[in-house]
Amino acid sequence: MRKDMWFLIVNPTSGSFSRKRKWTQITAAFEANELPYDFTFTKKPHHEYELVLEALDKGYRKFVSVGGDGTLHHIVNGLMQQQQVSLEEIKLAVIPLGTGNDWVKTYKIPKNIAKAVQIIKDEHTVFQDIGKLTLLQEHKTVFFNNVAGLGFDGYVVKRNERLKFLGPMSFLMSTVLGLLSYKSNEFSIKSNERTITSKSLLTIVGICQFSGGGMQLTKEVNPTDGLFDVSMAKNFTFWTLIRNVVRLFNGTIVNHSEVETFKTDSVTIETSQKNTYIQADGELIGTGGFKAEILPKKLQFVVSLS
Ligand SMILES: Nc1ncnc2c1ncn2[C@@H]1O[C@H](COP(=O)(O)OP(=O)(O)OP(=O)(O)O)[C@@H](O)[C@H]1O
Repeated sequence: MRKDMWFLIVNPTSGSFSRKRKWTQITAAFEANELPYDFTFTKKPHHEYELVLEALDKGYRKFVSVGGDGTLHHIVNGLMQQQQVSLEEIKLAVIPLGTGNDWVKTYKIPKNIAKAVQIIKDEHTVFQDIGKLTLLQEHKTVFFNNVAGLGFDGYVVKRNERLKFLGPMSFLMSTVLGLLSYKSNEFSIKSNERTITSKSLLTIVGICQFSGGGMQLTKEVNPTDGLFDVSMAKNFTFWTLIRNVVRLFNGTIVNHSEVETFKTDSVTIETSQKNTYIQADGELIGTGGFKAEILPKKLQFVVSLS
């Protein structure tokens, strides 16, 4: 029965996928654990989305994202945009083979393939919140499962396209180098809890804890509390950032006097520059501003028990 089989959507271009060796390890781990599976390889960017729809149509309900945060993001979007199958019937697991692999860090899903497959076998799940972004300029809807942001955040994702060959450290390189050329602009942030108008470097809206290759830029994330953790960085200069690099990774940056944080279930963010980049889960999704709304406990992910 296809509904009991794991359907692997594999991105052979994601960061740490060296085709033959990793694929052999994955199939060996599924077979050793007697887990029934089927699979398909993506053939082009964003192909995950179509593959999800086809697989649902064929009767698959249990998915494994084999790749990085981008692969997972597009699978989530395929699942969220469709209406033919109730989300309660669907499970989504991850074997992290990307560059940053930020979403898995919140749930301590290891890069070790045998251990990641063991988590799939244990099949412990949580219904996690999902973010719904409505892009104000392009009038399109995009879902996200980790962190979305605009301003310098999106600019770093754009710059990082050329530096990904450096691996996880590429995000830090892109951040530091990007600050030399990036110009902050005026942001307007509106939610029930707060209205802020200020010159800002970036604003991020988080469901989970990590982004940018292990940075912790949100305050007290809880992926199932029905709330976003919003962080707005105001006037960060190149030298302030250099002095605070460690704090980006240990999470204490949110206590910096130039960072404002709050929780909300809905927020609209606009900027004075129409070409401000927007990123969701490390994927560039458009420019301008967005409205973000939380969809509480929407999608069932297979996660580690620890
Ligand atoms: N066959 C393919 N050829 C080219 N691009 C692909 C293919 N399959 C998927 N993609 C795209 O590759 C992009 C990057 O994938 P992914 O994010 O998984 O890897 P990564 O960037 O190395 O990892 P991370 O986001 O964790 O840093 C996604 O936008 C995805 O849609």
